[in-house]
Amino acid sequence: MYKDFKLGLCQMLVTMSKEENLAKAIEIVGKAASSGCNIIVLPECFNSPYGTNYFAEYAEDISDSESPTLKTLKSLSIQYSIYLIGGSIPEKNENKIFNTSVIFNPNGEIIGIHRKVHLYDMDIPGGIRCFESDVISPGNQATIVNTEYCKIGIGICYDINFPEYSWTLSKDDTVGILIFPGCFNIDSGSKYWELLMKVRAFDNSIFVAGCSQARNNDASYVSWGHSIVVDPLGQHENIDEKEGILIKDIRFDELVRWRNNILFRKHKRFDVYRQ
Ligand SMILES: NC(=O)CCC(=O)C(=O)O
Repeated sequence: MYKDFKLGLCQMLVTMSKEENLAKAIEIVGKAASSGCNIIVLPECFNSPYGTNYFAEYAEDISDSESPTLKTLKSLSIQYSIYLIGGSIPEKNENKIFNTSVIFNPNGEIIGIHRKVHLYDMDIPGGIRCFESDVISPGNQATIVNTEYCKIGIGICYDINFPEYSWTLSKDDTVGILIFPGCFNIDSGSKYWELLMKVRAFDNSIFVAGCSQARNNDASYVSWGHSIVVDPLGQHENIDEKEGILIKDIRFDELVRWRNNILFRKHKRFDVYRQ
């Protein structure tokens, strides 16, 4: 049901230049692949600065065979024979914009498209103010992709805040890991990025990975960084805020042992819980 693999989380620095961002993605994915990673992840909004005033300008139509970002992702997945979780990009679709992750298999075929379900609308006095829903439309589906290693549940950033979403992905026993391309800001990130990743892993007895943008202090929205992988027991490894790659061997024997002994998943009482 599961096959071990090497995961690479590419915490790349995103700038105002789409060309530079695509060149950086090529460089960093190449490095992760050279280190033997089988599944490689980019961060949320890896081709565009994160912010509602940028999404329309940087958006691409993912059904357009000339889309520069999709062409780049496709050729990387073929060149290195990897599964590539293409972070997310602003996606233009008719008159709407979505925050969308496109996932490729080693043959360069698209195996999943996830549109961020929960939009980040936040107004904290003296803190962050961001209303994704001013520009972005929400996706309406939980996304699971099939790989030769395991099934993977996909969410984008703020999707991690909702336990029901992670459970929806995890309740299929063949899903071995949840992967969240992200871009928490320094305020929310310092408070609960690690906590959310750990609790989702522990609650669902599953691996969880969060791949962040590197911190860019020149950006209007400053990313927390600290890309992270958590095992089903809640033990984690992460990197700091700078550009870099978190490489982690995902070994499923521990997940299987934990699920056989600790039966949270089987003890749920949906007859008691209320919607
Ligand atoms: N890009 C996002 O979805 C930000 C999520 C975030 O910072 C949070 O607090 O959640």
